[in-house]
Amino acid sequence: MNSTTYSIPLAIGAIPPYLQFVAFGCVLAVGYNIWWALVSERRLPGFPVATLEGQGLPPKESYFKDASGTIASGLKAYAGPFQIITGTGPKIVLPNKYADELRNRPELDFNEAFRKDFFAHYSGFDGFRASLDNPTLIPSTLRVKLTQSLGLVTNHLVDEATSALHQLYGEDREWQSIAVKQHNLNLVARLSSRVFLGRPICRNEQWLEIAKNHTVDSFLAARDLRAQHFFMRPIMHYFMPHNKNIQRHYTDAKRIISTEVERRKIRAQILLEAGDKPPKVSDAIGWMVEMAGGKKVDYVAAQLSLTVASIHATTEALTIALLDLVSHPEIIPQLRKEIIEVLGDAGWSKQALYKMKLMDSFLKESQRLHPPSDVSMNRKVMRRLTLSDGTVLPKGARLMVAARFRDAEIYPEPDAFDATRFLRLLNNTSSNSPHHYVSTSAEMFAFGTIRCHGKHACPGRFLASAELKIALSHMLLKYDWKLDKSDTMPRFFANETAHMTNPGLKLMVRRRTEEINLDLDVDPDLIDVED
Ligand code: HEM
Repeated sequence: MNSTTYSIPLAIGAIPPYLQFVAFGCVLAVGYNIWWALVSERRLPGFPVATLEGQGLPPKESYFKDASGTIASGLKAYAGPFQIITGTGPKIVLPNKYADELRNRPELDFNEAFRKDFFAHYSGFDGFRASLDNPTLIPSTLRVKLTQSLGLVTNHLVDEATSALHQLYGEDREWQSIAVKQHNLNLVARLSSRVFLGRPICRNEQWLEIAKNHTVDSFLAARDLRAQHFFMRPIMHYFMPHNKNIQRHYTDAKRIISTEVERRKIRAQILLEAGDKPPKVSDAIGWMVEMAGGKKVDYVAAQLSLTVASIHATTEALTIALLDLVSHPEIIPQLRKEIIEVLGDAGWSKQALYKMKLMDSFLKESQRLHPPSDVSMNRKVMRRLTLSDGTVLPKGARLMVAARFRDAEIYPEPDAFDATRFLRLLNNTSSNSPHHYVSTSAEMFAFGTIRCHGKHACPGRFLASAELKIALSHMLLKYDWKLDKSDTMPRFFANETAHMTNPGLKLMVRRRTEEINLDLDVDPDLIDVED
C-alpha cells in the first residue's frame, strides 16, 4: 500500500465522529439539493419549447431577454400548450381558450406556484411567507371585512387624498415637471396604509419608506435570486443587497406596528376602566385580528404581504391612467364633467364611486392596453390533470394562461385607446356584466381569474378601484396635466413577464381651481372608528 492510499482513511479517522456526522449530513443535503434542482428544473416532456423568433437564442436567455416576446412567439408557433424556460425552471403557457376550463380546478394551486418564484423559504421574504403559511387570512380579510367597510373606507381615502395631494403635488399655478411615478407611489402608499394601519401610521415617514421600498426590494431580491444559479441561491441570498434591505424592513416594521398595537391596547384599557366600550377601529390590523380568531399570526409579516400585493400594482395603474390622460387629453373635460355631476349631487360615498361610469370604463381601457402582464393564472399542478382535449398537465408542473387584451375578435380596433369602449359594452349588457373595472372574465383577467366567483381573483380590486377613482377625481379637478415634451425616456419596460412604467417618467402639472369642494368637512377623528 503506498502512502496516498492509507493517508485518506487516516485523515478521516483523525476527524472527531460528530464532525464526520455533520460533514456527511452536509454532503447529503448538497446532493439532495442538486438532485432536486435538476429534477425540478428539467424541461417537461411533450411540450414544445418557445424561444424568441429568429434570434437563435437558448430558451432561458430568450426568456430573460424578452419574456413577453418569447411567449408571443410560442403563441404564434403552436396552437396548443408550450413551455418557456424561466429562471426557476420550465412553465407551461396555455392559450386563452383553456382559461375557463382551468379556473377553480382543485388540482391547481396559486400559492405553491408563487412559493417557488418568490423564495418564501428564504430569510427576509417574511411577507411572501405570511401569505403562504396562512393562505386564506389576507384574501378572506379583504373579501369579508374590507367589502363590509367600503363605505367607511371611502371616507378614510378621501380624507387622506385631501391631505396628501396638497403636500405631494403642491399649490404652484405655473407648470412644473415632476417625476410622476414617485409622486404617485407616495400617494398610494399613504392611501393604502390608511386602510391597512390607520391614521397615525399612514403618515409616519419611516413606515412610508418601508411601504414604498419593501415592494420594490422584495421583487428585486426575488428577481436577483431567480437570475442566480440554483446551487448558489441558498448562500447568495444572505449577501444580496435587496435581501438585506427586506430583512431590515421587517425589523423596523415590527417596532412601528408593535408600538401601535400597544397604543391601542392602552387606549382600550383606559376606556374600559372608565366604563366605556372601546371603539372598533376599522383598518386591516383590527380586521385581521378578528378574522384570525385567536390563531397565532405574524401580523407584521401579514402587513408587509398586504403592502407588497397592493401598493406597487395600484401605483402602476394610477401612473398608466395619467399617461393615458395626457396622451388623450380630449377625455379630460368629459371626466371632469362626470366627477362634478356625481359628487356635486350627493358628495362622496361608495355609491358615488359606482356612478363614475366613464371613469370606470376609462380605467378598464387603460388596463386593457397596458396590463400588468400578458399572462395570468400562475398555478402549480398538485395532481396530474387531463384536460378535455386530452392534454395532460403533469404533477409538479407550473403553468400560466395567456390573456386576449388586444384581440380584434373581442375588441374592434384593439390597438386604439377608446375611453368609452367598456361604457358602451356596459350599456348594452345586463348589470352583472364583465365590463366593470373590477370584473374579471376569461379574456380580461388583469385582476386574475375568472368571473367574479373565480377563487383567486384579486381580493383587493375593490379597494384599488376606490383608491384610483378618489385619487383621479382629486388630481383632475385640482390639477391640469400635460406631457413633458423634454422627457424622451421609454415609457415602459419589462421585468420578465411583468410590464411597468419607467420610474423616471416625467409629466407637467399645475394647480387649478376645482369647480366643487372635494375635501371632507368632518373631524377625521369621527371617521376613524366604526359605529
Ligand atoms: C390595480 C391594482 C391591482 C392589480 C392589477 C392586481 C392584480 C392581481 C392579480 C393579477 C392577482 C392574481 C390573481 C390570480 O392569479 O388569479 C392578485 C392577487 C391578489 N391581490 Fe391584487 N391587484 C391589485 C391591487 C390589489 C390591492 C389594492 C390589494 C390589497 C388590498 C391586493 C391584494 C391581493 C391579494 C391578497 C392577492 C392574492 C389572492 C389569493 O391568494 O387568493 N391587490 N392581484
